[in-house]
Amino acid sequence: MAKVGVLIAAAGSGSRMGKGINKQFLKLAGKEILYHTIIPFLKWQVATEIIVILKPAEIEYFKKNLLPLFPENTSLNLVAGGKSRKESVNNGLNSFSKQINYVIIHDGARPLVTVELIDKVYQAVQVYNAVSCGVKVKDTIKVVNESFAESTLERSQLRSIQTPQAFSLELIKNAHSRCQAKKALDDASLVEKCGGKVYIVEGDYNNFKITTPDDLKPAELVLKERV
Ligand SMILES: Nc1ccn([C@@H]2O[C@H](COP(=O)(O)OP(=O)(O)OP(=O)(O)O)[C@@H](O)[C@H]2O)c(=O)n1
Ligand SMILES: C[C@](O)(CO)[C@H](O)COP(=O)(O)O
Repeated sequence: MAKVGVLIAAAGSGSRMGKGINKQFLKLAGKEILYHTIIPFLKWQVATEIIVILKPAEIEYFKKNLLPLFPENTSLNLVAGGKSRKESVNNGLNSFSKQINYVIIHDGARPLVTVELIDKVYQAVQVYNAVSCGVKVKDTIKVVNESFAESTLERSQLRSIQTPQAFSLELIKNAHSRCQAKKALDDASLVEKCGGKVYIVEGDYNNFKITTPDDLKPAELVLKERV
């Protein structure tokens, strides 16, 4: 039976949120964003290791304020992140035990992920080895240059990419070590750069990333609807 690990990247700084603290420690419906993000992975009950990547200075804060909120038998491995998302994820990948076959990587800033979406990505990775979820783009997307439209992209080919993304652990570790691009936005793009194929499953429009203050109210609404 395959063994799966979960890696939650939460060592960012939330500069676009502009609240002066790591956005994942802001509260939604009374609890920290990062708490909401972790809960569906615990409910899923398939992962044998869960790693949470944190800024070194926030590990104590997490232990004191978030850890007590989880069920008593919860086991989370807290690992220090790096300057970029890629560095943070790489630190986590190197912390899994040798038994892990597949890893699911998720942004700490996407608290609206569901058990169903996690499982969909996991089922697909066992077939395709590299999987991302993404949603169809609803707007018309143009390339703009100095405020003038340059071209219009073919919408049917576009997907707005989300996490969770899932990979065979060996494949993603290899992609991380071969591809040194510091600006890699997601892990799937590292696999693409190495010539690998990433299968895209249908994501969930509600699984948006908390990035700017505008995202807080809609996220709270979704959470409250789910209770
Ligand atoms: N050095 C970093 C940078 C980002 N992340 C994580 O990667 C996810 C996606 O990144 P993003 O939304 O860009 O988060 P921030 O980097 O925190 O935001 P910003 O770019 O606005 O500063 C977040 O969950 C963030 O915590 C991380 O673990 N380590
Ligand atoms: C990985 C990601 O969530 C895919 O949408 C995203 O690329 C990471 O965040 P950023 O806002 O692009 O830095």
